[in-house]
Amino acid sequence: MGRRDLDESDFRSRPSKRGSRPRTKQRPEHSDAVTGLVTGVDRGRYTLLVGGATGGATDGEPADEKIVTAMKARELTRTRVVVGDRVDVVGDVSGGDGSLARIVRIQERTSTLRRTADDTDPYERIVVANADQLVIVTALAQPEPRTGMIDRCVVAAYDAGMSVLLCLTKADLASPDALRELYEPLGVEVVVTQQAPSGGDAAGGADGRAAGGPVDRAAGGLVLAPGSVEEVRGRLRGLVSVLVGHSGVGKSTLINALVPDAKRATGVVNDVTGRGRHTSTSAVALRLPVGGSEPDEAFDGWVIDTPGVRSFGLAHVEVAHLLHAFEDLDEVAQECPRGCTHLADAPDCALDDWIEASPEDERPARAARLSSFRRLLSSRTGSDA
Ligand SMILES: Nc1nc2c(ncn2[C@@H]2O[C@H](COP(=O)(O)OP(=O)(O)OP(=O)(O)O)[C@@H](O)[C@H]2O)c(=O)[nH]1
Ligand SMILES: [Zn+2]
Repeated sequence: MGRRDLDESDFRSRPSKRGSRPRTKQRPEHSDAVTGLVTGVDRGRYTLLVGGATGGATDGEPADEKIVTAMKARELTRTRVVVGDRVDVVGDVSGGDGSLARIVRIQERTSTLRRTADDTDPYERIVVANADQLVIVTALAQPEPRTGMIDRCVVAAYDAGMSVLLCLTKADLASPDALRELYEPLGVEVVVTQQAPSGGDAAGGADGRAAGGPVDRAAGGLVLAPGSVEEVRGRLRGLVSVLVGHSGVGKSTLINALVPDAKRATGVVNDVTGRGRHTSTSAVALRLPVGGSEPDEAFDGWVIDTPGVRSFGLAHVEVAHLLHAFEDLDEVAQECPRGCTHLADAPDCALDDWIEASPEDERPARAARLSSFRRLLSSRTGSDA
C-alpha cells in the first residue's frame, strides 16, 4: 500500500486555491465510465456522488446528482481508494435500491495526505486525496493543547502540499495568544472559536436554540458563538478541507455548526440501500453550506471529517521535501553543508547565518520562524505522546 499506488510527482505541487480538475485518462474498454467523487468508505463499499459537476465543483449541488454505491473493479484490488478521490465508474450508476457500480479507475490526485505506520496502525496510508487544506482543531483547554501533535499535523500537511488552518477552540476557557505566537511564524493561519456568551444558559434553557441563524445546536448541546463559526466558514470557502483533532477538542461541535444538516447535504447515508454508512473510523466528506442560507440552496466547499485519525506517523517525510513549503528557508539552506540536518545542533547550518545576518528589526521574526521550523523538523522523529 502507499507510495507505489501513484506517481511520486503528483503530490509535490501545491494545489491551486480552487483545485484544478485532473484530466481523465479513460481506458478504451471503459469509454462509458462516468466520474464520481468518493465521499465515504465503509468496508469495501464506496459512497460516490455522480453526475452534474461533481468531478470538482464546490459551488452548488447540480440537479442531476446521484448518490451511488460502488465497489472496486478487480484490477484495483490492491489500490487504495480514499475519500476525496475522483474515480471513473461503470455499471449500474442509477443509485437505485440495491444498485452497485464498479470503480475502474482513480483520477490523478492533486494532493495526498499520508500517515506512516505507527502504534495505532501498522500500515502507511493515504488518509485523504485532493484536499487543499488541513484544519487542525485544537482546544485551548480541556484538553490542554499539545504542540507535538500540532507540529506533526503541520508537517504532514506541508509535506502533502496542503495549507494549514489552526482552529483553536474553547477560547472562552483560555487565551489563544501563546499558540498564535508558535504557529503564525510558520505561515499557519489561525482562527479561534468559542462558546456563545449565553451558551451555558442556552444549552440548559427552555428551547436551547441559537436564535434564527444557521448555527444549529451541537450534539453536546453547546452553542458556539455564531461569529466565530462564520469566520471558520470563511476560511473554508471554495476549498476541500480535512479536519483533524483529538477526542474532546470540539471537532464534532464545530462540524455540526458548520454543516447543520450533514446527512441531507451529502447523502453519506443512503437511506434506500442502507449502504455507504460511515463507521466511526473512516473519513467522510460533507458539503459545506454557504452561511446564512438553507442547507439545500448552495454549497461552497467540502469538509472532510477524519474520526479515526488521531496522529500522524511521519517517517515518510523527507527534510528536503518539507523545506519546499518554506521558500525563504529553502533558499538559504542551499548553502548548508551536505547532509545538514538544519537542526539547532547542526554544525555550520546556513540557517544560523541567516539569523546572524538579518537586519536588527527583522531578527526576532526570523528567529521565531527558524525555531518553529526546527521544532517541526524534530517532530518528524519525535514521539507523539
Ligand atoms: N467551553 C467550551 N466547550 C466546548 C466548546 N466546543 C465544544 N465544547 C465542549 O467540549 C466537549 C467535546 O466536544 P465534541 O464536539 O464532542 O468534541 P470532539 O472533538 O468531537 O470529540 P469526540 O466526539 O470525542 O471525537 C463537549 O462537552 C462540548 O460541549 C467551546 O467552544 N467552549
Ligand atoms: Zn542547514
